Amino acid sequence: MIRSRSDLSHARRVVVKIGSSLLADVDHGIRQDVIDHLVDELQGVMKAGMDVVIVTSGSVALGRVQLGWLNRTLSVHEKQAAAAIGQPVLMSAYARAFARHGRTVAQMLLTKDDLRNRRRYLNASNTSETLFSAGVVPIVNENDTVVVAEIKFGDNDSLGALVSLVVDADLLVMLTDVEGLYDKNPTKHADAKRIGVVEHLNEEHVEMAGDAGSAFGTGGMASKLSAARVATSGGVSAAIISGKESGRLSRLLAGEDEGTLFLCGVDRQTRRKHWILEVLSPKGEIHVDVGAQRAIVNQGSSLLPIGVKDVIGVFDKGACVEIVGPDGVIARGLCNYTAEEMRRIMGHGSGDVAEILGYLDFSSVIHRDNLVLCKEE
Ligand SMILES: Nc1ncnc2c1ncn2[C@@H]1O[C@H](COP(=O)(O)OP(=O)(O)O)[C@@H](O)[C@H]1O
Ligand SMILES: N[C@@H](CCC(=O)OP(=O)(O)O)C(=O)O
Repeated sequence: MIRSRSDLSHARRVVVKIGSSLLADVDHGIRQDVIDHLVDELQGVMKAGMDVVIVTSGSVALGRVQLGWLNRTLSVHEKQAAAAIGQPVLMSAYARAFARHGRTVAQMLLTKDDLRNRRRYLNASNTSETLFSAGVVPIVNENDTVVVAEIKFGDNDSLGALVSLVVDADLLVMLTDVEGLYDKNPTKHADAKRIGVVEHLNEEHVEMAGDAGSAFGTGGMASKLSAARVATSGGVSAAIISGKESGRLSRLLAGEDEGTLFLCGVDRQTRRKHWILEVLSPKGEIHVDVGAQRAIVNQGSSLLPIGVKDVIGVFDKGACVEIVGPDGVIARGLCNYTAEEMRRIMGHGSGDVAEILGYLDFSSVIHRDNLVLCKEE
């Protein structure tokens, strides 16, 4: 958990959100130079062992430049059309930049609705894990052609915050055209002062934040603060730094006084366990044998299908269930399979699951990170 700037060097997974104001130029469109420099820096970060996800804006801005739709307000459908035109331009710029380092990129277009749906959330999470293991960089943007509100309000900051929870990141970094949060809008007030570290994000900070100051920015500082709130309350620290010059991300990750860092009060695991135990209501029961009970209670293991004896109730993938051992309820957890799938795979070895179901989503039934012992807290 990140408690101060010096902890940033221990981050193992970081989501980097890049705003339109950095990526698009009214005269020339995509700023390949900016992307190249950023990618060079990210390559160094990945070489040091960190996983990186990019959340990129810019599709609408690039589409506007391409079509010459610059000096007028666009309708929502025109923005969606612009996004459809700009998105492949963005992706090819990232692909080109990473190819110089021999790295492959992957496009993930998401909507916030996708991430509110537990099954889709898990799918997005598994896809990104698979990409990390293959050394590929996931590049996320909002699926603008199917959403309305987000494209209107320019909400990739909050998409970045949700993505940081989906991929279980330690840190969300929002790169923009200012050096962090200032006590007032720095593009309008020359005497504005940067805030270095925010321990508790509160109304006072929100009052400091104004609108976007650039031609292409949409959310302004206010949307970054609300994203920082989502991330930090989910156990992920957040930072706002300038993406105008390269080297700043590396400085931030080295613990130097760069941008604004928002600390989170509690680590993700504790928050998650509290949520599973106290907030979710169980939708069913999974009865396990004595060996599975011992593995879960004494050895800190995940629950595997081989130890499951019975399944009670009807529940969907990702539902909260009670784990019942020979002596009664021992734990709660989020089940990776539906009740119906569970009945088919219970008692079988993990190696048989793919053959029984025709696919293998997870080798465990409940992963240890999603499992809380009833007497743990
Ligand atoms: N208190 C503040 N501190 C820093 N920037 C602020 C503040 N209030 C408003 N802003 C404006 O927010 C802008 C960044 O938001 P935005 O243009 O939407 O960026 P992006 O495209 O990177 O998401 C800055 O350029 C600045 O004009
Ligand atoms: N999905 C939109 C994001 C718009 C947006 O949030 O912009 P920004 O305020 O620059 O991060 C796009 O790619 O244009």
